Amino acid sequence: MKTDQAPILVWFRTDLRLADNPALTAAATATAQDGTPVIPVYIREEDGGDPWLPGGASRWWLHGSLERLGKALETLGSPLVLRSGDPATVLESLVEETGAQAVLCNRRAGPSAIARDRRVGKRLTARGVTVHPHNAALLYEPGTIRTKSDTPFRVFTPFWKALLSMPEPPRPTRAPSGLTPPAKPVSSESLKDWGLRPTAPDWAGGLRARWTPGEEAARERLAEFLDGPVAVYATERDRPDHDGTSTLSPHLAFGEIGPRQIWHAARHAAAQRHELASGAEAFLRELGWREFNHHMLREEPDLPDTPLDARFVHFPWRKDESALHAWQRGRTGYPIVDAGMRQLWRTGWMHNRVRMIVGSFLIKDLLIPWQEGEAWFWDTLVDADIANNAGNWQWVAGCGADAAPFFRVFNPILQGEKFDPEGDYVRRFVPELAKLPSRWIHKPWQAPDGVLREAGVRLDRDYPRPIVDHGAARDRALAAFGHIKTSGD
Ligand SMILES: Cc1cc2nc3c(=O)[nH]c(=O)nc-3n(C[C@H](O)[C@H](O)[C@H](O)COP(=O)(O)OP(=O)(O)OC[C@H]3O[C@@H](n4cnc5c(N)ncnc54)[C@H](O)[C@@H]3O)c2cc1C
Repeated sequence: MKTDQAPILVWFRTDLRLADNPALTAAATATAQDGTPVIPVYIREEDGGDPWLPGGASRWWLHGSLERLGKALETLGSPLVLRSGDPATVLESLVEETGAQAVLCNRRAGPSAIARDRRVGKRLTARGVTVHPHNAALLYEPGTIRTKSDTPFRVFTPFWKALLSMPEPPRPTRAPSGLTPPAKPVSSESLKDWGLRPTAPDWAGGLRARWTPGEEAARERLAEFLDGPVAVYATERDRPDHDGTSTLSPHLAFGEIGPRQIWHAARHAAAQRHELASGAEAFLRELGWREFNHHMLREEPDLPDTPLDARFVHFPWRKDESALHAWQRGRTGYPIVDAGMRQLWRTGWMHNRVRMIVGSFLIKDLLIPWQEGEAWFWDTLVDADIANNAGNWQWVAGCGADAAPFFRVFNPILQGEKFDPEGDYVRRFVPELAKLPSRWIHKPWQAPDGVLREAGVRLDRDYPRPIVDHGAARDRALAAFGHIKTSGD
């Protein structure tokens, strides 16, 4: 095998897997054909003014994901090279050091990532190096699903119908069986030195207890979910007390599994066992929302910062640090909101129904800008995803594409009673209310004194009273909305 050939750099980003990784597959094909060496690289981007660098929980996940990817690549024969800095500069110096002829990568979502890719492309092409980005993160490339009048979809259902009428997404490719390493080893930084995991204080105990990052864990979780739980997904997905969803979102956010793998595996499972079919379709429809948000972000690069509905630019938001803090810490006095925010803080994840409830509470009951919620989620979610986070926050606020109308204000008591009827979810994350009977668990301040005493709940001392009265807050939100409606029209 010749190893004096110019190597290919495979630049990993949010595609931390070996299977169904088009950039890696292309490089592995070259290895298999003529022994071209392959150098896998991950670049830690330090700053560069990008407001959407990974938050705390994502950094924790990234460490585990890179650790596992590193081991897997080592087994294939070509170790992962870790470097820090501006990607264009780092890749230029790697080209210089190794004589690489090409850089292969998979596209990343987000306006700063796209701008960065353009810069990298320009600088490397000027040196005669080929740069080839692929699609690993989506079922279809953004821009390929459009309305009949060739405009982007703004409403989900027709987008989903159009997606379903496309040719099936390509079948996922297998992980390569081996890679040729470069003739001379390439120096790498040490993952341990990157400080991605917290030490003092070490706040990640709950994350460690809950999650196993990496491609293998993602594959196992998908298999487990499709082996049974998916059957009741359509009816259970809104129940935070039942853990009825796939919890694949962090694996998807880091690209440890790709949507095409999920798509084909779910369709295959449904074809084998008909009782899974309706659950599998409902599950894929949610993956369709992910696709919708990502396609929209490509068309609307300001989505993470600016409301799509321009009237909301002048919305009379409130600045209230103490209410924001109570929301972040799960001390609002509304048990379903507090359970969700504490689930997020403890495990880096929150059930989708509860994300909608806490989002509505922040935006409508507290009148705090959705961007504050988006930023907090960005820092604390292990599945933080720029398109899904921005798209969903705008959706909850009523200013995004196909959004819930602003005047639909979730009542946190009724939502709790409907989706956590026995209060089991609240009991899990708000232990100071654990002994309250279900009848009062979503409204402890209305419980008779004797009930509270028996349950050992001292309001104000163990658990706060509501920081706002929902009825009054709802009226205030509608008045604020009425104001922009009239002033913006
Ligand atoms: C305010 C708010 C912020 C959110 N921020 C994020 C985020 O940063 N990252 C993120 O991945 N999701 C986000 N979501 C969407 C959703 O809550 C999560 O994707 C879902 O809870 C993940 O759990 P799961 O993997 O068990 O989902 P499942 O129900 O098993 O769904 C499978 C997959 O479909 C996708 N999906 C499911 N629901 C949605 C949705 N509403 N929008 C887009 N894609 C969806 C996800 O990739 C998910 O992993 C947010 C939702 C809200 C209301």
